[in-house]
Amino acid sequence: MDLDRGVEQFDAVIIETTGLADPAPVAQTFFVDDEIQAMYKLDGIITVVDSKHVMQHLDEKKPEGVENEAVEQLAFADRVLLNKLDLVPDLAEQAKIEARIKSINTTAEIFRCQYSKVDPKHLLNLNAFSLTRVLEMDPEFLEAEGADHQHDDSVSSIAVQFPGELNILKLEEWISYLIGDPARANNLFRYKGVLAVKGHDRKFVFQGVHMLFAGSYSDDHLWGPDETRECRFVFIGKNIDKESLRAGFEGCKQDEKLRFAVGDNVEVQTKEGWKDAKVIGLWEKGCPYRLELKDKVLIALLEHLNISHNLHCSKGVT
Ligand SMILES: Nc1nc2c(ncn2[C@@H]2O[C@H](COP(=O)(O)OP(=O)(O)OP(=O)(O)O)[C@@H](O)[C@H]2O)c(=O)[nH]1
Repeated sequence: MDLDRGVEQFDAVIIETTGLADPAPVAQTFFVDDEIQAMYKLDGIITVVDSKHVMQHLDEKKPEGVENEAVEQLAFADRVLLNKLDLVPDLAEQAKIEARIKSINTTAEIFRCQYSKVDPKHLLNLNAFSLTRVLEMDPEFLEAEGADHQHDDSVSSIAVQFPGELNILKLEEWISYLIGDPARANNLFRYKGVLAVKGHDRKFVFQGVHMLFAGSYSDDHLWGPDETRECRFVFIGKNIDKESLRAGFEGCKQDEKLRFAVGDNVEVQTKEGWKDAKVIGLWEKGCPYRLELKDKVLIALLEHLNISHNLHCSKGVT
């Protein structure tokens, strides 16, 4: 893709896709194409809605295996321009359209307009794909859960929040399961989360498009001493099993006590087999145990250890 061909200086590139485009491959190009990544960052996806005809398009039944592109374009959006409102003067009808859009995508901000007249500051420099921006996820979208979700759209979103912390190892396992199967990942359009990780001061932020996932501890956002530690995520996708997503996310919570305490003697599975070790620290940098091997080699942090399978009680230790 040679977006800047023949142009010497520019601030940004705005790509207008055709009305029938699936936005996912366009967005994914910015994650996977090295050349594109070196020069560009994806700022945001804006979907312009023709208020007069949108309901009809959203209701269109497609043949088996064919996506409803109007639904997908809304599902991927960071901003929605609810345009041509002069053609839908009835306020109740406008509210119905807006509720329908929210039922597909709880996070995208909606701007009501005519002739797409919206202050460009709401459309540019969104940084919607930056992890820092994900951190600023508007808590209001969580309240949208109570909004009208009655319509039987196969594309919808779910936002979940719980107070407390999660175990990053459990989260990694769960996310790998979710995006590991291409068929399942294909139905996950976009997802974002901000998390309090047990044993870590920094906020953990993640986001993804289908199978492409990025997550890291924020360099400049720490949980404040008086801030309530909490975890939130939003998923937008097709035929998403909301209850299993909720249960999967909540299953990453870390509230139960660890099996072993500092000072306990344990056996740890290493490449060379089971070795005697001693627990010398708990919950450092998100990892449950710091162990000292009996031969004095320190296993720094058990980042990649499955704590339920790779750690045993030593003989004689309860
Ligand atoms: N009444 C009304 N007409 C509008 C509004 N916005 C755009 N239009 C008209 O709708 C028609 C299509 O507008 P475009 O902006 O070209 O829409 P588009 O979907 O990008 O069309 P393509 O050229 O196919 O890409 C034009 O005649 C516009 O003047 C609006 O808010 N109200």
